[in-house]
This record gives sequence, structure tokens and C-alpha cells, in this order.
Amino acid sequence: MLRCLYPWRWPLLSCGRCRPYLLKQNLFTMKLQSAEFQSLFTEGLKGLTELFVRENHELRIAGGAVRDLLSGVKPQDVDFATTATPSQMKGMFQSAGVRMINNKGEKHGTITARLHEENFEITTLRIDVLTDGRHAEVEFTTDWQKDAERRDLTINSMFLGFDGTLFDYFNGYEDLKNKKVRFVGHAKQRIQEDYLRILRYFRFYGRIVDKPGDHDAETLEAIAENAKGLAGISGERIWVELKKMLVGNHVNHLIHLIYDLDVAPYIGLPANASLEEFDKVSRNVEGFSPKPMTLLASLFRVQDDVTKLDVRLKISKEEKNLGLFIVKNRKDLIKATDSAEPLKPYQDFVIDCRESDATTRVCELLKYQGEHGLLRDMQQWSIPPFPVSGHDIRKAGISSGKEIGALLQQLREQWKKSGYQMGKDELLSHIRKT
Ligand SMILES: Nc1ccn([C@@H]2O[C@H](COP(=O)(O)OP(=O)(O)OP(=O)(O)O)[C@@H](O)[C@H]2O)c(=O)n1
Ligand SMILES: [Mg+2]
Repeated sequence: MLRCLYPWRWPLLSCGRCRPYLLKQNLFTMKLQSAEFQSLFTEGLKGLTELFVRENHELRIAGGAVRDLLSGVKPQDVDFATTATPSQMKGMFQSAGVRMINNKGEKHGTITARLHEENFEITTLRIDVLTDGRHAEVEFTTDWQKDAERRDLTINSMFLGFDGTLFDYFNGYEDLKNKKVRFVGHAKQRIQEDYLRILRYFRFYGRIVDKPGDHDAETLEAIAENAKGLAGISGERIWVELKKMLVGNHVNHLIHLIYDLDVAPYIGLPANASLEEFDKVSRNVEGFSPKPMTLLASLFRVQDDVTKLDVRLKISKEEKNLGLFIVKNRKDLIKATDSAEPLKPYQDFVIDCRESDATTRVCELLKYQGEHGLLRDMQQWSIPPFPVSGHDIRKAGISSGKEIGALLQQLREQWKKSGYQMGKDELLSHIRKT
């Protein structure tokens, strides 16, 4: 990304590589010309911008993608905003022979156009006239500032023109550079428009702040006062946000905040969480990319807490099983201290479990327990195949199914005891002896 050499001289002068200037009150603009920005200009995007220019409608990149580009990151998804209404867009795309897909967003002003095998989500500038904390009734506008006003955070409220001009009405760029997460206007109002924004605040705090701890008092007050509004937000939306927060930075600080501000009970987390265990585990997993559930499990005292989380957030079966597994085994499935093979109990567990994700679960448990050396060994270990089959036992002269089952189990135990070293013949020779 391009960095201005003389930011303290803004808005009067600049280094010449970037050109910040104040166009009108409240609007700070500058030009961005970074490699990440240039890389967005695919054939599809070029076709799209030409269409809008031809029809005299304004089109800009909006929200999260602008924030990412200004942070020097190539955005994963790019949203576009326009002064054209949905029906103007439809007319324009139809006459240009551009395919439109997925018309579900139209009520809220979003049209998805497909050009050169790429989808472009374009939303008409809007004002949220009526909000109930979850949904909004919208009115279309051609005023860019009005659209910026209804967005959550200043860092998410900017637009970017295709010549690199930044349109920033609420000091989003300044906040991004100063690593400040602030709501646009009043935190309370923004939160009451969509309570999920409480979790978005936490998530972006983890994303951009260097050192945790500093928050605007007004923001914390607004969160505490409105936390119960999260009770009306769907579990699926909460889980998506919470997971993103859990894989970001400052998770320990943010989870403590979630408890201090009494947000926890409204998002399915136990009121009597074990924060001491959580502190220990957050230190253990640091730098080891734990799955979101691995860290959450430390808040749970009993397996029923996982079930309650599932009822509230509708987590996946895999996530639920991981939570249940960690809570059940964290105290008992531990390294063998009295043997030269400390990993053995974990390996035996994987061998006995025979489920495809058993190794993953055990690796997550090792992160949880802070057993980093064993984690590395486990990741390098490939599960040895048990060398004897029912067919082998039948060939040895045993025909009763029940007996075959019992023998297989017995041989499996011997094989495990040998450190998975015994081969087929050696194991079968044991049958002959018994
Ligand atoms: N509750 C919300 C969700 C979204 N937005 C606005 O819509 C934009 C796009 O939303 P979304 O794609 O959900 O989030 P991003 O900010 O783009 O973050 P991500 O990188 O995770 O996509 C946001 O930047 C923000 O301007 C908002 O104001 N309030
Ligand atoms: Mg986005």
C-alpha cells in the first residue's frame, strides 16, 4: 500500500504520491494506487464499470473491501454501491445482455450481475428507515453520505472510486491508521439498528487493534445496555461472527469483556463459565491456531454446556462433537508420565475410536492441554493399520462369529500393547497358543 510521507501536513499538502484533500464538509478524500487495488481490475470489473459510466450512474467499492484495501490486504469479497436503483440496474443489464442471478437481495437494493464468469453484488445507496434490531426497511437514495451514515463502524463506512479516490465521511481512514474501532455516530443507535453489531465491534477490535484494553466509555456502556438485544438475533448469525472473533487477536481480552458486559448469556455461553480455565487454555493455544470450539470448550464446566450452546447457535455436528470430546476427556486423556511413550494414550484413543476425525480431535485436545511437543508428534504420526482381519481368524479354523469378534478384540489389545509393532503372523500365533 502507498503511504504518505508527510501525513501531519494533511489536508493542506502531501508527499505527492497520495493526494489527500477536503472536498466539502465531512468528506475526506485521497487517492489509493496500491497493487491490491490494481489486482481487482479483472475483465469482469472493467466491463461492469464501463456499463455504469456509459449509463451515467455512479459506482464505487463499499464497506469492508475499502477497509481491507487501505490496510494493504486484498479483500476476499468486494461489495459495490451505486446511485442506480435496482430497476435502473435491471434495465441496464438486460439491454447489455448481462445475466443477473439470485434475485433475493432485490428488496434491499442488491442485484447480482455475472460478467466474464464473475459475480458482482451491487447495492443501491440506501437509508434504513425502519429497523427492529435485526431487519431493516430501506429507502433508496443517491446521497453517498446518507449510505455511509447507516453503516456500523467508521472503518467500514468508506467508499472507493475506480480511479482510487477514497470517500471518507467519518474519519474511517484516520481511525484505521490509529487502530481505533468506533461506531458511526452514536454507538447506542447503531447497535439498536442491528444488535449483531456488538459482536462485529469485538471482531474488528481483534482485527485492527495492536494492544488490547482501550475502548470508548460510550461504546462499552452502549454494549452493556443493549446486550439483551442479542437474544433476538439468530444463532447462525451469532455463530458466524463469534467464530471469526475467536480466530482473531486479543481473544482473551474480548471474552473477558463479553462476560464483564454481560453479553455471554445472550449468545449461548454459560453464565458460570470457568474463566480461570479459559485464561490457562488461551495461553496454551496461543500461536497454535486452535479451532474456535477448542477455546470455547474451556468456558464449559460440563458437557451439557456444549448442548446448550448448540441449541442456541446451531453449531455443526463436528463442532459439537469436538466440544463434547474436550470437556469429557481433558482431565483423563493425558500423557503417559511413567513410560517412554507419552503419546501412547492419545494414539490408543485414536486407534479405538476409529472415526475419521479422531486425530483432529486429539490434536485439538493437545493444544488445549498445552502439550506442544506431543502435538507435533501426533501431527506426524500416521495411524498404523491393524494387520489381522476376521477372514484371517476364520482361516485359522474358528468359525463362530462371536468368537471371531472376541478374538479380534483380544489381538487388537495385544497389538496396542506392543506399540503397534506385532505383525499378522505373530498375532495369529497367539490364537494357536490359546
Ligand atoms: N451488521 C452490519 C453488517 C454490515 N454492515 C455494513 O456492510 C458492509 C459489508 O458487510 P459484511 O460483508 O458482512 O462485513 P465486512 O465489513 O465486509 O467484513 P468481512 O471482511 O468479514 O466481509 C460492512 O463493511 C458495513 O459497512 C453494517 O453496517 N452492519
Ligand atoms: Mg464483506
